[in-house]
Amino acid sequence: MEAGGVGVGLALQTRAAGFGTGRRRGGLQSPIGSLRVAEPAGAAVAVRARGSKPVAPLRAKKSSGGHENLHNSVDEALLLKRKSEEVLFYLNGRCIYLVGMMGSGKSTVGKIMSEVLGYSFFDSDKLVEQAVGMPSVAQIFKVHSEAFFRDNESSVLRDLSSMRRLVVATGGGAVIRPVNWKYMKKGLSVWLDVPLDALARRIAKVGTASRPLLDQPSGDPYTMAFSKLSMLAEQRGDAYANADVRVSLEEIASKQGHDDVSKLTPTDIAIESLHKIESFVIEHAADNVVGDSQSESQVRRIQTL
Ligand SMILES: Nc1ncnc2c1ncn2[C@@H]1O[C@H](COP(=O)(O)OP(=O)(O)O)[C@@H](O)[C@H]1O
Ligand SMILES: O=C(O)C1=C[C@@H](OP(=O)(O)O)[C@@H](O)[C@H](O)C1
Ligand SMILES: [Mg+2]
Repeated sequence: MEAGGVGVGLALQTRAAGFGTGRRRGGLQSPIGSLRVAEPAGAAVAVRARGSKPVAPLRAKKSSGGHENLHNSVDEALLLKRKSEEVLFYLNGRCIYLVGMMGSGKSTVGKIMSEVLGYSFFDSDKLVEQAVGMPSVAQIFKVHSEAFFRDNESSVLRDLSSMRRLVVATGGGAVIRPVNWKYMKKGLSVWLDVPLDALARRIAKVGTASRPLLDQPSGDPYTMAFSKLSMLAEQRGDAYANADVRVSLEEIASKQGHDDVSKLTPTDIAIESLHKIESFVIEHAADNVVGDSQSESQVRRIQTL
């Protein structure tokens, strides 16, 4: 347990239960209480677990007509599927951790990646809520404190770090504790790097009620979100850059000829993430042989930053 943590108590029956290795219909039963995890979709991107929320729909790049949109969506789905098959080979069961600022799309993109890879999906915020027995992160901050939330977040990440074949959407602040990197370095970490103005637009659209660090009683939602996010980004400095892979939405947009990252779909971002993961794993293939000692040396490097 982390110092001051309450002990999340995720039952680590993973290996004994064969968790994360089988493909049962109707979704895998998580070892964590009654949490249902997304069913691996295998061939179809649009397929989703029973009872789960749909992932963001596949949208066409440049909408010009019904048939073209459909073709673009199919192309995107096929590209995503093909890329995921290639990446699976190299991943060899390693987990993927998505990091990034609030609103960067970790939960949205993470679900798509997990479905197409046939991995299970976990959102660390949801696991903390479940462990603490409260319905929202906002309430945990209010009734307890941010420190209490952070202790539980670390406990959740520690427990997940012994599992395989997971995509984990972390909370935006998980990167600030070096110990969390020790856990995340057991798998591959992906930083979704999204410009602050795009983050603020997304947050202003959905509201700040679920994100206590951005919640403001008054003021223009976009301006307030932008100013808070800028402050947090400054405080967090280079913490996100510890990730193995950086997925820059500005770079994807520029490659696709868009002048604005808001044109990028979650699927575009999932495809680019898989592409970057593949390049990283191929480039570090020799390191993987050393496995844990490699992770430890990376963590030591982070701790000395
Ligand atoms: N590529 C995207 N384009 C537009 N909106 C997006 C995109 N990705 C995510 N969103 C929206 O932004 C909001 C934040 O996304 P979410 O996945 O919850 O981010 P995070 O988990 O990083 O905080 C959600 O309302 C989501 O629907
Ligand atoms: O950046 C942060 O410190 C936080 C991000 C949130 O998760 P998302 O990044 O999924 O919004 C959640 O963990 C909490 O509100 C704190
Ligand atoms: Mg999230």
